[in-house]
Parts: sequence; structure tokens; C-alpha cells
Amino acid sequence: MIRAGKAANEKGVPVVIDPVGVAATPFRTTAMKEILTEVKPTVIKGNAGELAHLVEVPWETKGVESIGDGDADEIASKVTEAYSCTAVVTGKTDVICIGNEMLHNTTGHPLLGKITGAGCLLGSILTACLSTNDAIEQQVLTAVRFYGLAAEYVAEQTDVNGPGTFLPHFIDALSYDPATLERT
Ligand SMILES: Nc1ncnc2c1ncn2[C@@H]1O[C@H](COP(=O)(O)OP(=O)(O)O)[C@@H](O)[C@H]1O
Ligand SMILES: Cc1ncsc1CCOP(=O)(O)O
Repeated sequence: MIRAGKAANEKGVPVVIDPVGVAATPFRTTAMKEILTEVKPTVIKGNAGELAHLVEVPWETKGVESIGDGDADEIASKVTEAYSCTAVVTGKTDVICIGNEMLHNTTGHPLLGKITGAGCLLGSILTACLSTNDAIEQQVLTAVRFYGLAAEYVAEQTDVNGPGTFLPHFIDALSYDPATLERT
């Protein structure tokens, strides 16, 4: 990961770091410290518990889950300052900090919190959006908004009854034209 990150930094390729479960085990904590010392991220994204840990703000976590409550704006702002990057704190409301600017996204659905890998998959969508020529604000907002709209769209389908049926339909929806997913 460090070699890949450094190579991306040298070539100006965007780097997204998701510190999955960084507070859960000493191995993950040490590995993430090492990565963030060697690699300059374009975006650090994660749930509030993960990003709070990176900036030493107390926040309750359990494994890869964030179960605490607090000021996500503060976490995002501290991550941006500490790591000189864009911060995306995910949750019911996604908080994005870019420089001095704070943006919020409210698209999404509680079923995203019931499937494993919702945050990881968002990382892939985000990375894809960072490959466009748009400004970074637009790239990040497009990613989180599209992802949440896809979840909302799918949750309304009559054959979606819970996390098991939600997941395959959600993956289908991520291939749809964004205009299809817009709220009516
Ligand atoms: N209660 C919720 N309501 C709406 N969207 C949610 C909710 N919880 C999580 N999400 C969405 O799920 C995605 C993953 O976020 P999150 O659950 O915080 O990540 P992780 O899986 O890393 O813990 C994000 O797009 C976020 O907006
Ligand atoms: C690495 C790992 N270990 C257990 S679940 C998981 C992935 C967590 O994914 P997400 O936080 O996106 O639900």
C-alpha cells in the first residue's frame, strides 16, 4: 500500500485512504500511522469513529462501526488540518471538509448501515469520481450524493424487504444514469 501510494503521489494520481477499523486493533492503528506518514492522501474518508481516532478525538467505536455521537464537522475540520487533505466523514449526514469549506450531504438510507462494506464501496465510487476533470468539491459531492440517491431509489422498490434484498438491487442501481435516481 505504501509503495502504491508513493507512486501515485509522484505521478499526481489521487489517493483515497479509508482507515477501516483503525481504532479496532493495534495492528490497524500502527499500519495506518505508517501509511499516513509515508503517503499524502487526496481524501481521507471513513465513519466518524475512524476519523475521530486519527485526530485523537474521543468517540465510541466497535470494530469497524462508529457507534458514538458528537460533532462530525469538528472531526472533518481537524482531519483536513492535520493531514492537509479533503476529509469525508460518513454517516446519516456526510460531512465534507475542503480547505475552509464545509459541505453536507443528506442523501442516503438507513439500510446502508445494515450491510457490510457500504463505506468501502463508497470509497470506490469516490475514487472513480476523482478521475474526472471537475473541481474536487464537485467530484466529492457527486460521489456521496449519487451513492445516497441510489440507496433511496432502491429502498423504495417493492421487492426490497431488508438488507439481503437491498444489496444486489443497490449494486444494480450504481450502474444507472444519475438522472434516473434523482428525487421526484
Ligand atoms: N442512517 C443513515 N441514513 C442514511 N445514510 C446512511 C446512514 N448510515 C450510513 N449512511 C450512508 O452509508 C454510507 C456508508 O457510511 P457509514 O455507514 O458511515 O460507513 P462505514 O460503512 O464505513 O461505517 C455513506 O454513504 C453514508 O451516507
Ligand atoms: C475490513 C472489515 N472487517 C470486517 S467488516 C470490514 C469492512 C467494513 O466495511 P464497511 O465499514 O464499509 O461496512
